[in-house]
Amino acid sequence: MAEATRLHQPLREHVLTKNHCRITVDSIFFLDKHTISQSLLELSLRTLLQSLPTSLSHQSTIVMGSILIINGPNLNLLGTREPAIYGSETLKDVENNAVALAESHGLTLQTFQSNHEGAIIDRIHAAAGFGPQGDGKKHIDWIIINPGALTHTSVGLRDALVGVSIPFVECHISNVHAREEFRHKSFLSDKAVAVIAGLGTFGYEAAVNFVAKKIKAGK
Ligand SMILES: O=C1C[C@@](O)(C(=O)O)C[C@@H](O)[C@@H]1O
Repeated sequence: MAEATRLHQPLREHVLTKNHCRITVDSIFFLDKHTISQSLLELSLRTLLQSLPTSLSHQSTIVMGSILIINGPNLNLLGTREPAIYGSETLKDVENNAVALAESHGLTLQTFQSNHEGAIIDRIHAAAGFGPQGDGKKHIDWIIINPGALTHTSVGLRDALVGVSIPFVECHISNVHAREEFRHKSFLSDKAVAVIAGLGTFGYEAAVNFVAKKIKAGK
């Protein structure tokens, strides 16, 4: 007699990266009494889902979108740079958390950090398919950007973001408004969909959740 077993955690929003579909599984049927552990079972099921053929994609919820997180100058030093202001998490920690969070929403997330204004502008162009690294196709639906010091200086960065018409969230770890006056001015904020400041590195998570909500709402 078949027996349904509930999984510890539903395999919600499982992403099949090849065909961008999602599958929800919260129980499974056994023909015999099972001896396999729940965690092994879940692992096997996830592996199986990953190998499903593209032809199954239409049976699942179609998604989704891709996010690019850009970090500007000196943010590669996170973890060691002024920890009283920026905390102890490294950029890798922040990026890994963001990737995992995005995946849990069924989204893909790429990361980019550079200390060079031009490289950041090139990356923004490439996200929309333009420029030397571009292939004419838009790859990114939303950008989350912590421009670091370029926030307060860069017309070029502003023009790039406006130029590609990719909606973006401006994200600062520190509360720039409670710091030196020159940090109060941003060349990006009036063009951003949202601005986050002072939440620490949690700000990146908040931004990913916000963007996920927007993408799911089709905005
Ligand atoms: O590099 C940075 C980091 C920052 O963007 C932040 O995340 O709080 C704030 C900027 O003023 C500063 O130049």
